[in-house]
Amino acid sequence: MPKYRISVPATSANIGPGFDTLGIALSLFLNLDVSVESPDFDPLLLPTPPSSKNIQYNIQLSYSEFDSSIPLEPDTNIISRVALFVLNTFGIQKFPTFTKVFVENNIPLSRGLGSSATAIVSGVFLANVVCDLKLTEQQMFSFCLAFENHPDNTTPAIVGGITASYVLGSEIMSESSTPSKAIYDINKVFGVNVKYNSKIKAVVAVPRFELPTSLARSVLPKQYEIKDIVYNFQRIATLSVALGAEDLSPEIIYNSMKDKIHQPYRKALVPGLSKVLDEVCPQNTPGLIGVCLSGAGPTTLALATSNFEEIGAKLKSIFDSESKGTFETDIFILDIVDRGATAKSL
Ligand SMILES: Nc1ncnc2c1ncn2[C@@H]1O[C@H](COP(=O)(O)OP(=O)(O)O)[C@@H](O)[C@H]1O
Ligand SMILES: N[C@@H](CCOP(=O)(O)O)C(=O)O
Repeated sequence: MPKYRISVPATSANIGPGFDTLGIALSLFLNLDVSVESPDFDPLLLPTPPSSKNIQYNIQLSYSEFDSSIPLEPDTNIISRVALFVLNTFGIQKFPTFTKVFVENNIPLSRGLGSSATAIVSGVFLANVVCDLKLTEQQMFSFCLAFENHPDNTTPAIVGGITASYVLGSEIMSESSTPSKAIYDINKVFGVNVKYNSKIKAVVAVPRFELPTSLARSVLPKQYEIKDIVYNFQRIATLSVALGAEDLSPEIIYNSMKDKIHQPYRKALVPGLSKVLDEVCPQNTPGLIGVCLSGAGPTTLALATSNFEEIGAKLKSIFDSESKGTFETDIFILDIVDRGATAKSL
């Protein structure tokens, strides 16, 4: 019976100014254990009785931790929906008989660590391995875009490291676009790795409340003043080079992780974020090189080269006092992983 393990890293998108553009792969993983039974396998023998949809699509999903918000039916669960979409574009209507997927998710949902992107990427990898589609990296990027219309999480989740990506054909995309072969055919994503100094680690402060990305995008303006756009252009370009310097400049990185496109509008959604962005800097926090909102939040990302525990404690104490007891905050010290998603035969 063929068996595979698919592993996809969490990601932190934007890195401050690079809204919908820059992202980092981090050492927290979504894992899928996949097995494909022989064609004469009888799904009715499974310990959990399969639903009619399981039988229709030849797949059954289960999760290590029960999260009632995650649907398990193949046509609603994001992992299997993405995989079926990929298979359909190759004229394949269902999984090989009989596909079982066990999901172990270590990435907190709706916190700005790209959980939805990892789920989407894992779905693309699932289709690729079970039907041996031999997808190129570029096809994978673009399949993901049909489900999440910004590539800054999905590109680093696929290739690892720090990435910059752009979309060709984005003019037809909208927040409400439903995945379709037309969108996949027209929109293409291109991504490249940004060089980074291997001393850099991520200290993330993850508040224990969910902030759906759709909500955090809905508070953004439709139009911006040119001075704010130029402010971000200057920083994206500088940051993309500064992160790769052998001799890192905390001053340049800290200043080039500032942003005027999304963070100012999202501060109201994350108690404590304003104080962290205004007050935590390399001058008063040794080892820190920059700080920003992670993705759409509510997680905060600090980049640092030393004193990781101390930086985490400082972020936690600010969130603990600013939350006024309404939420706790967990600290994770994570590596930047230079390998993206993998699918291994077991
Ligand atoms: N492993 C998973 N399996 C199924 N669905 C998932 C998984 N991870 C995330 N999701 C879906 O993505 C949603 C979170 O997406 P989103 O609001 O964009 O937050 P995030 O910043 O974590 O990507 C979850 O509520 C869930 O519906
Ligand atoms: N560029 C997006 C990134 C969203 O990332 P997520 O991890 O919060 O889903 C945005 O800022 O909206």
